Parts: sequence; structure tokens; C-alpha cells
Amino acid sequence: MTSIDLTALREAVSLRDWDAASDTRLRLDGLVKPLGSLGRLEQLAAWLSGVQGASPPRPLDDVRVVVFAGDHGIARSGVSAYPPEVTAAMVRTFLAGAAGVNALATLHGAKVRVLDLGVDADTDDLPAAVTEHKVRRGSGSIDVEDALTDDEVERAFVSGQRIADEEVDSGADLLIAGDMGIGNTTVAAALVAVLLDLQPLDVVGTGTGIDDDAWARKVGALRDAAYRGRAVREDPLAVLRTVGSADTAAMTGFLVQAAVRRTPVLLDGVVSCACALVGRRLVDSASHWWLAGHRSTEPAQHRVLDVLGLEPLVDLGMRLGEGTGALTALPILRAAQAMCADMGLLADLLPPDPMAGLPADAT
Ligand SMILES: O=C(O)c1ccc[n+]([C@@H]2O[C@H](COP(=O)([O-])O)[C@@H](O)[C@H]2O)c1
Ligand SMILES: Cc1cc2nc[nH]c2cc1C
Repeated sequence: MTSIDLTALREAVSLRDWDAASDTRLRLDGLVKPLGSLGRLEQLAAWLSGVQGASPPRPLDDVRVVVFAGDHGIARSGVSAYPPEVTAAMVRTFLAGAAGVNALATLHGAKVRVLDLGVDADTDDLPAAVTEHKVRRGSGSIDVEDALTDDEVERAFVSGQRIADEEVDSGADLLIAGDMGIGNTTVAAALVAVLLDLQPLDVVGTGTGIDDDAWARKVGALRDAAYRGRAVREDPLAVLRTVGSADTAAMTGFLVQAAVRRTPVLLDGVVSCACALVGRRLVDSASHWWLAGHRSTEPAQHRVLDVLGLEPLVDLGMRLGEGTGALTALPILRAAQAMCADMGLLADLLPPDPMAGLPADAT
């Protein structure tokens, strides 16, 4: 049982501003360029107008990456190429500004916020701003036990909502949900397998770069987790409890709340896409506010992109997580905005009848 009011949440998510999107499409046709010559950038500009309610779209000056960190009991079963201790070490690396996401965020002028939702290690020495949403130390091993209790699912989900509210209230104009957690590709694949009723082989990926033995263990873990999750597959919050984790429950709340707050999201790899799938099952129209940043190497992410009808902006074989795929795609979205907003109009360049000066046989 949950006290999350899903009916209220569904009513709170509105659709994009179709008028602004349609004004932007008209504007694009009038820019100093051949019709349609910006290709997909034209769709992106119209999408941005729709989510911003502004035509032309406004610049994305304040981009925020929130990294949701957590550990997963299943990682103790040898389903990753790296030990679970890396999760806590990476949290400290984010805080030191030395991770991949920090490099890209600095390059693109984005801010990074790191949150420990369920890191296994004692992180009491970290700033309270990092640990204040911690739900528990490590989530349950989803092949044999529930990841969370109902109460923990609710606390994590509500924390994610609160985090999105804080980012939007302090001026964010685009959100990215990054992830960090050894074993989290098993959890993400399990969420996708349960919700889409897929087999382990349809969703299993190589994560951090596992060998054949770890791959076999991961398939087995996914089979057991999916078996456990199947019984509750009609209830997305129960799916989070059974085969999710504190960080994925929080990320799901974050993505849904971004939609409530009419704030666009650039999705990242398999974890943010798995959470998007859970979020969409909770609140169908929330996905109007999400765009796919990149195509990761994880099959489970590909299944979600297909189901959500999302075409990623870049496909570079990236599998780092942290929000790095979305940040790599960000300049493309910014290019769409800048060209749409800053180009001149064809009407100002050419006489009213552009064919007027040409010889008759040229027409
Ligand atoms: O974003 C992705 O699609 C992605 C694909 C493979 C690995 N990762 C990252 O690698 C970690 C999980 O990999 P694994 O093998 O431990 O499940 C976690 O920290 C993720 O951020 C991320
Ligand atoms: C070093 C390292 C960095 C990561 N960042 C996201 N997942 C990761 C996994 C590892 C192992």
C-alpha cells in the first residue's frame, strides 16, 4: 500500500504547449534556409518550444545533472566487472569533480549534484546535502528478496520528487538524471523485463564490461528477479519494491515530478530509461517531457526507447552512465534552439516574389 496519490499526480501532468510548438514550426519554415534543411533539429526546436511554452525556444542556460547513487545487493553475486565498493568511491570522485560527468558538465556549463540514496558504505562523513535523502545502506538482492519495503519505496520516490522541485525552484531549465551504482544494470534490466514481460536474454547487457561467467550469472539473476517481479507487474511501485532499488525509486519520482513541473528532461542510459518506463506506467503523459539523449550499449535501454517511441540524439557506444550520454547530446539540443531563435527570416532577404527577377524559362 502507498500513500502516493497517483490520481493527483496524473492530473498534475499536463501536455506540452502545442500552440508554441506549432508557432515554432511556422517560424522554422520562414528562416533563411531551404525548407526542412535543419532535419531533425527542426523537430527538436518544436519539442523545446512545446515544453517551454515559448516560441522561439529559449536558450538552455541552466542545465542540472542529478546523480542518483546507490548499491544493489545483487552486485555481491558477481554480475559486474567491478566490486560494489566502487560506488562509494565514485561518490567521492563526483564530489572532487574528477568523474566523467564533471568533465562534461564543466565543458557545457552544467551543474552536477550528487545524492546518496542507498550507498552501502558508511557515508556519514559526507556533507548532509549528499546524504540527507539516504533511504538505506544498499538495496536488497533482487534475485532472492525485495529491494525495498513499501515505506522505503515511498520515501525514495517522494525524495526524488522533492529533489526535482528544488532544481526547478532554483531555476533549472533542463534536467538530467545520472546514475552511479555497481550492479545497477542488472536492476534496470530486471525492471524492464518485468514491466515489458521480456525474457532475460532480451534485456541482459554487458554493463561495465563483464566476462562470459559474469554474464551467465547475470542471466540467472535476471531470471530469478523477473520471476519474483512478475506477480506484481501491474503495480509499478510494487515492481520498484520487488526488483528496483532506492536510487531507481528516487529517480522515478524525479522524472515524474519534472513532468509535473513542466521541465524538460534529457534521458541518459539504461538506468534513467528503466526509471522512465516505470514513471510512464505511473503517469502516462509524463513521457511528453522526456527526450532520449543517447543510445547506450544496453539492450534493456533499447527496449524502453522503442516502447516510449524515443529516438536518441547520439549513438556513440557509450556505457558510462552518470548522465554523460545525455550531456554529450546536449549541444545538439542547444544547436536546435540557437538556429531557431537566432537565424534571420527568408522574407527579409528576398523580394516578395523570389522568382520575379529570373527569366521566364527559369520557372
Ligand atoms: O548508462 C548505461 O547505459 C550504462 C551501461 C553500463 C554501465 N553503466 C554504469 O556502470 C555501472 C553499472 O554497471 P554494472 O556492470 O555494475 O551493472 C553503473 O555505475 C552505471 O552508471 C551505465
Ligand atoms: C570506475 C567506474 C566509474 C563509473 N561511473 C559510472 N559507473 C562506473 C563504474 C566504474 C567501475
